[in-house]
Amino acid sequence: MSVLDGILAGVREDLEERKRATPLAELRSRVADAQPALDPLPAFRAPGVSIIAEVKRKSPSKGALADIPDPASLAAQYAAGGAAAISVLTERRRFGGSLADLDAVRARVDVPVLRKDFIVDPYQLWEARAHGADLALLMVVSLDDGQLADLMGLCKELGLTPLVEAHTGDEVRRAAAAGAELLGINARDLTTLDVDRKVFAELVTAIPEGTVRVAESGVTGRRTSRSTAAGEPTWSWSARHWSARVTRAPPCASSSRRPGFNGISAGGTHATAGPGRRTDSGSGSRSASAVGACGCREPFSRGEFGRGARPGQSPEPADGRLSPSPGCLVRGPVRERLPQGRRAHRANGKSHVSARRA
Ligand SMILES: O=C(O)c1ccccc1NCC(=O)[C@H](O)[C@H](O)COP(=O)(O)O
Repeated sequence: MSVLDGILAGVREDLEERKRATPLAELRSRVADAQPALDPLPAFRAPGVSIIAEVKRKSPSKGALADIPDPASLAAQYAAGGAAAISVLTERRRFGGSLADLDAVRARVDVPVLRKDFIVDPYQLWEARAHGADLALLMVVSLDDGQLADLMGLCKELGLTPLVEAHTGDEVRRAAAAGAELLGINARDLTTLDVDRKVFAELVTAIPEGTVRVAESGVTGRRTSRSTAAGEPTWSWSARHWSARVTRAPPCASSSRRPGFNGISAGGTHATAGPGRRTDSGSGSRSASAVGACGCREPFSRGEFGRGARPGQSPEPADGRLSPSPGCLVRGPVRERLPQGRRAHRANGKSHVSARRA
């Protein structure tokens, strides 16, 4: 039995239990009363790179990542840091997640929220919507074409945006044939858990024009985000859009396990849609002091870095002075550690670093 088979077996068992506890009719009535789902695509399609930041306690590949006693607060930090969407792992056995995490995050942030789980049954999409998700992950590897079409149809009916995940050329073709508008390439082989970041570069050209592309797994910060994107030979940043789901940050120097950034870097302007929901533009000029996503008590400025960064327009000087400090790599799509005496600011839509005024 592969790792994925094992995960799916547990997911199906848990699902049967939840179905017994909460009949579909109840979910349907909750969905009827729910706020309409947010559309994440406008923000993902904005120029530059967008970040999907992830709430993930543990994983089969890496074991324990972070306790995350307050997922809503972590999600709020991600959002303040410029994440275009928040991914919440809801799988219980291997990832330590729950629908309660989804509820908590939904209640706190106004950016779109992704239910990250192993979705094999329409019931899970009803659950996702009933608990406030705007997106749901559909993994091609665990669905046949009929199931994929049915689940995508239900997503449409519910207003959910499916993030359709592929790992091979054949899966990319199946995802595209199913009409995926948001297509993820997972660099992790789910049968072995090995991550090969070249997979994104190899497969991204098979994704049809106009599709929003998501690089998943093994993206640990701005540097890997850029190099992942740079591996794609025909990349056009102005016309195409890339998102990179990142996992946790490496442990911070001052602590062992920390919640990290699962990211996709932020494109210029964030726009969310939906009646009664806030539209958030995060101009980059507003500053918010907060605990970084890695848990370091380092203030960061909203959107100073990572927003609108694209090849050829990098806020990072060529000499790499802004490269993250080794022990504390990722603080979200936000300012990374600056050298002493330097400050970051934005002007004319670009990030700059200059000497700090005395
Ligand atoms: O993260 C895992 O170990 C994993 C194992 C089996 C199925 C899925 C898994 N991860 C979930 C994902 O969707 C991501 O790609 C992930 O959260 C990012 O992972 P990484 O950057 O490698 O930590």
